[in-house]
Amino acid sequence: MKIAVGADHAGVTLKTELAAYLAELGHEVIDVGTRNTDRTDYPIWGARAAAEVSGGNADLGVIVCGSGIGISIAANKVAGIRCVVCTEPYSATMSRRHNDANMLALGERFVGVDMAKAIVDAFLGAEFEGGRHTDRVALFQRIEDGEQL
Ligand SMILES: O=C[C@H](O)[C@H](O)[C@H](O)COP(=O)(O)O
Repeated sequence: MKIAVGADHAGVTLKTELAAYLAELGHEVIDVGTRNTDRTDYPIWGARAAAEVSGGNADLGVIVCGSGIGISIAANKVAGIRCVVCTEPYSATMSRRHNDANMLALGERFVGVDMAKAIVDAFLGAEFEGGRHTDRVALFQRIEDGEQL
């Protein structure tokens, strides 16, 4: 798979670890930055990684900031993005199975490298179940299109 990764200064160390891990697993990694720990603004990197997914250059995205929260909010502002913050693997699994999440956000200040890898494994290893969940996920698009549900 092609996986976009991005992070701010507070997530760049974990992002670098995960980029290497994803490459080891055989994925093509599209790293949108940042590349150092100089203080920067997480919406930039969330939006850039999300654009790769939204535009079809990447299949999925993994983004990191201090908490995972801010960068996920930014990613979710981009059309077609369903980004989830996870601190343990089961949420990551369910976000794929029921919500067809296409981006995972992690907090470097919240999870260690081994837990982050386990969360990534769960995210990549699960598939959207479709069925009754399909119409619900379609409602996300209608909200994006401005419809009042
Ligand atoms: O949700 C926001 C992220 O956790 C940021 O990584 C965090 O706010 C950055 O904080 P600071 O500028 O204090 O390093």
